[in-house]
Amino acid sequence: MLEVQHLDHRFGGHQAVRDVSFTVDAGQLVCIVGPSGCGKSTLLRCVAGLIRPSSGTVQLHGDPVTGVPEDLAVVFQDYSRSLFPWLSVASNVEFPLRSRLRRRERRARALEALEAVGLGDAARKFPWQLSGGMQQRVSIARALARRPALLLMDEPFASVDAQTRFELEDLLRRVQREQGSTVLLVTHDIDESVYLSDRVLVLSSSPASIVADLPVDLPAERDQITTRESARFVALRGNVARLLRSPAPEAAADVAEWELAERSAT
Ligand SMILES: Nc1ncnc2c1ncn2[C@@H]1O[C@H](COP(=O)(O)OP(=O)(O)OP(=O)(O)O)[C@@H](O)[C@H]1O
Repeated sequence: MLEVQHLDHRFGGHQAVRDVSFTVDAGQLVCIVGPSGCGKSTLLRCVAGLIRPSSGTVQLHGDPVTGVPEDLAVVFQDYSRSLFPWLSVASNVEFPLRSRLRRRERRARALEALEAVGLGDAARKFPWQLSGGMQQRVSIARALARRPALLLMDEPFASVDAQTRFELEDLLRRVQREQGSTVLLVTHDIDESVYLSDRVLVLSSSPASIVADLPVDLPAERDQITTRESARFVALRGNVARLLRSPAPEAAADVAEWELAERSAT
């Protein structure tokens, strides 16, 4: 569904992204994890068509991305600046659909998306009447209501407390599986990247380049306590942490060796 090839981005003389290539298949949830300031958001913005890469290509369904594609939605970290305070929750969710659907259909789509994120009762409220976690759920509902082919998320749970973060992670996994959505999510949280995803793309420090592309072979049914306690989760988390600490090209080879050693030990 998504193919990124040899993507480079420079801000003036500063190189933010260097020669990044990867693909995402339909129905996958892929996390991009990298050190603070390495260029994660820049990479995501290039994929979203929000900024034009200095070189390289981004293709969605085989078509080059040159502006924000119609069937792509983005959820940002800062929910407080993403929602219109003067519009009701339902109207916020409907807003991106206003040029595409009639009023009745828009409202039905918005209510369905709000139900999916557990906010069916909050449709008539205003964003400022909701908690931070609820506001971020509204942002997710707004993205889902568009039924995007690809959902991009930039640190979507970084501004909420730990308990709410766990709830939102489970909500995302449930909705993603129910709707068969394709998701590319940026995070700096190693545990979150492993817990959420089918694959983790590990980035180097600035300029961002791909250090490893790790499959996450955890069972599809995940639980915040038992999954995080499992030996496989702990091993995967350790591998990602090692890659982030020593982002030399040989680190990926090291991980292949660690994986082999772990498997032969079990
Ligand atoms: N519009 C811009 N103009 C100039 N430099 C920029 C711009 N946006 C980002 N940068 C620089 O590019 C580099 C990568 O920034 P980016 O925001 O992509 O990193 P990040 O990994 O998402 O950071 P964080 O983990 O802090 O969210 C940084 O050095 C940043 O200062």
